[in-house]
Amino acid sequence: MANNADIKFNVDNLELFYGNFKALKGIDMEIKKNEITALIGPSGCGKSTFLKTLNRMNDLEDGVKVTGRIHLDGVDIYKEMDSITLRHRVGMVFQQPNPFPKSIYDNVAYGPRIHGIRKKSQLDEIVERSLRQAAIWDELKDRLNKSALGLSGGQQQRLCIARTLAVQPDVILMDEPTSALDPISTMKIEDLALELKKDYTIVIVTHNMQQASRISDKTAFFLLGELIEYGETTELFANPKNPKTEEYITGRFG
Ligand SMILES: Nc1ncnc2c1ncn2[C@@H]1O[C@H](COP(=O)(O)OP(=O)(O)OP(=O)(O)O)[C@@H](O)[C@H]1O
Repeated sequence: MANNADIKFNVDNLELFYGNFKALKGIDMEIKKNEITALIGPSGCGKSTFLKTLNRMNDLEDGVKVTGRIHLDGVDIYKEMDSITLRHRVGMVFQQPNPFPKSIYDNVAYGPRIHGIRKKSQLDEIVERSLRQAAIWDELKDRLNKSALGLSGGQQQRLCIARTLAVQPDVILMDEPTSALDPISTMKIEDLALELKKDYTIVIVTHNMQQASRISDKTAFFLLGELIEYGETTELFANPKNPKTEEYITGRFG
């Protein structure tokens, strides 16, 4: 089942507990390669919790228990893969851009250096490639040694995407990556996501339903820890099968 070549993640009866509280309930989901999958739903329904299970970020929290299975390219990420390998393959971009208080260059070179790359020419190449892929090379190429903290919020977010790309992951998880950004920066990140899906698999949490319909191939609607509906984005927005999905996407709650 989990070995289908088009499937990146196969999620099978996933449940997550924070102490006694069950935040995810029996989630089954296949996430396809080279697609953008959007996770939508009202505040507190478990979108971020689900996203974080895909690279085991929740493992870092006390009192978290996960049951069920998640396969990445057919390998069980909770049983058969160490978390360092997993997080190398599954990168994450957060809601608030979080560059390190270092130079632009050192932000992008950070991951590769941790993975043992020391040669200046090789690091230069990675920094340029990653910034180009994040569509920010032209803006930043003349100030690589300046602090990343001097960039605008939108530039910082694209820098954080470049930092994620520098270690050549397969998957990029994005947790509301544009909610702190202005409309123009938001559009740049959306265009970038559409470009990146040619080479990567993207899973994005968004509160913005226009954003989900503009960029995603598939949409998953969560409510109170359950996956209520999951399918082609165009279909889910045009013909929601579950009345709760319809209520949510037409703005009647959430
Ligand atoms: N570390 C934690 N400890 C205990 N409960 C938590 C923790 N993190 C999240 N929760 C709870 O789990 C549920 C799901 O939270 P989660 O952040 O995944 O929702 P969300 O859909 O991403 O919300 P939002 O859209 O507001 O970010 C909520 O009830 C939340 O209060």
